[in-house]
Amino acid sequence: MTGEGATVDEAADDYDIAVIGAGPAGTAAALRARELGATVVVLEAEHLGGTCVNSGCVPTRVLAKAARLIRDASTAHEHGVEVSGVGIDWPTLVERVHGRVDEVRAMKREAQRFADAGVDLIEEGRARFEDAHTLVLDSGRRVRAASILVCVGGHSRRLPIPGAELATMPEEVLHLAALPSRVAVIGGGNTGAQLVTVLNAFGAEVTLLDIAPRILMPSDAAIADEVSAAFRRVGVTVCAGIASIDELRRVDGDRIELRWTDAGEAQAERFDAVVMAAGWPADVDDLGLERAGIRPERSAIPVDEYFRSAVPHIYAVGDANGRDMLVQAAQFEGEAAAENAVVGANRRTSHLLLPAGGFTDPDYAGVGLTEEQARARDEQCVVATVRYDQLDRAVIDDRGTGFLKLIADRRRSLILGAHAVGENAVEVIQSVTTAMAAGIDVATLANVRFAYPTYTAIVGLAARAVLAEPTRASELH
Ligand SMILES: Cc1cc2nc3c(=O)[nH]c(=O)nc-3n(C[C@H](O)[C@H](O)[C@H](O)COP(=O)(O)OP(=O)(O)OC[C@H]3O[C@@H](n4cnc5c(N)ncnc54)[C@H](O)[C@@H]3O)c2cc1C
Ligand SMILES: NC(=O)c1ccc[n+]([C@@H]2O[C@H](COP(=O)([O-])OP(=O)(O)OC[C@H]3O[C@@H](n4cnc5c(N)ncnc54)[C@H](O)[C@@H]3O)[C@@H](O)[C@H]2O)c1
Repeated sequence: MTGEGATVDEAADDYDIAVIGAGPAGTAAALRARELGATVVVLEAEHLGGTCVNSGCVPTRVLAKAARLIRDASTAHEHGVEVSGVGIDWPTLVERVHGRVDEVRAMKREAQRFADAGVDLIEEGRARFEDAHTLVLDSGRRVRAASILVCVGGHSRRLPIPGAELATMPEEVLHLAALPSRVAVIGGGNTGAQLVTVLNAFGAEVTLLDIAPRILMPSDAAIADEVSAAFRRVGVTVCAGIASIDELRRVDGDRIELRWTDAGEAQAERFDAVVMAAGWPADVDDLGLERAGIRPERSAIPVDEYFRSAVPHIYAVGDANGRDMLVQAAQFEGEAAAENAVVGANRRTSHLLLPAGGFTDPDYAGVGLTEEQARARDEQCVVATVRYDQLDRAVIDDRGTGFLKLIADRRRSLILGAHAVGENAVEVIQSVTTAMAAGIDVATLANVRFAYPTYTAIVGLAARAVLAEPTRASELH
């Protein structure tokens, strides 16, 4: 089967490597494969740069910046700075988001980098498998390759419930004609949590609903607790552990009634908008995977540790394999899969050292094992937490909410994980990641000099706190 309206041409372009998708995964994979001497083609259906630049990280980060400006402008008088008329000019902000996206796209210059490297780029619609070595584009053009790297990313999930079409998907928030006064956000993952901060800062009354027992489930439990508490302090209603979202109905002309079940009780409330951030399945439904002999599982392509699918010359990288759906994972996986495909390497990537975080207020971030995971491996791992209100810089800036938790093995030789909530938490966690990557022990980290007064200095405080934890008898043997 080919795309709608396609005319099938039996001739095909032949390559060593075909990469489907030019997001972070596909771009990194294609450039690395070419660097290793392969002939490479990239097939992109929409925008170069993928989700991250066009509808994910970059637009979200612009909104997060505006949310911070609102917060800072609203509290400026506490610093003796007079600011009046603080508010959001929504059309101007939307225009700014598009402008920043364009700037980042122009800076990334994927098309030019592909051309300079000698990677062919074909933008003739979606690619679909015809067989395990052949792809057909919407245009009808065929591409054959010895190895195929599937880097198709994912899309936001519309829940299969009545009225779901009334929901605003995260990438559609920018299409709202005006900011909603009352909004429900379904899903407290990274996307939903960030949108809660943004919409709250922009003046909306926000209700956050999640079927998971807590928001930000993959993060350390302390992060979820701290961010939930921060949300509640600014008036957000946080309802985690609900039984189900049941229905959306149009009422009062342009409002939406959202129905859900919580603790056996039916609930219904009216909102101006309902944002659905309830998951991110890979874009695998329309790929013709069955013709290549691949069966998706849980809306993603299952792969082994070398990113090989069940068909060894077909790899799945980035959001397409449903593992760590982050830019920093996609890029490393792309490079590793390219090396494995081109030179038969057996490269893996360490997912333990994958820092990640979100731009809520306050920020949160983590790397490595959560406390729960570390304790499951060794109950006697050493855990210490330093609160932001013990950090000079945070007190100076009046940003005393939050903490850094450091987890080390029982001998304090290895840092197993770090988790933070607070101003600049993502950058703080990045410093710990560098230390973990260098394999330094806690005593060495405690001796690192941190510039004063910085947020990163909390890393030194936490390292010293880990060293100060009482030694258990079992550690002495
Ligand atoms: C709102 C939001 C905010 C985010 N913020 C962050 C963040 O701050 N930090 C972070 O690390 N991650 C963030 N992410 C996640 C990040 O965007 C993804 O993990 C990353 O983009 C995955 O890269 P990828 O290359 O696998 O897929 P994508 O970036 O989705 O790229 C896939 C590409 O494949 C193309 N494609 C799909 N199907 C076909 C086909 N059949 N034929 C041809 N082309 C096709 C698509 O058009 C797309 O260009 C965010 C995600 C969202 C939704
Ligand atoms: N800052 C970042 O790094 C960043 C930002 C956004 C997204 N991302 C990545 O993109 C991917 C997608 O993130 P996401 O937040 O869109 O999806 P997600 O799958 O991570 O989170 C979805 C949330 O929706 C909840 N949910 C699912 N079904 C529900 C239902 N029926 N009713 C109520 N709640 C329901 C889940 O429990 C979960 O908390 C993730 O891997 C994420 O890490 C990263």
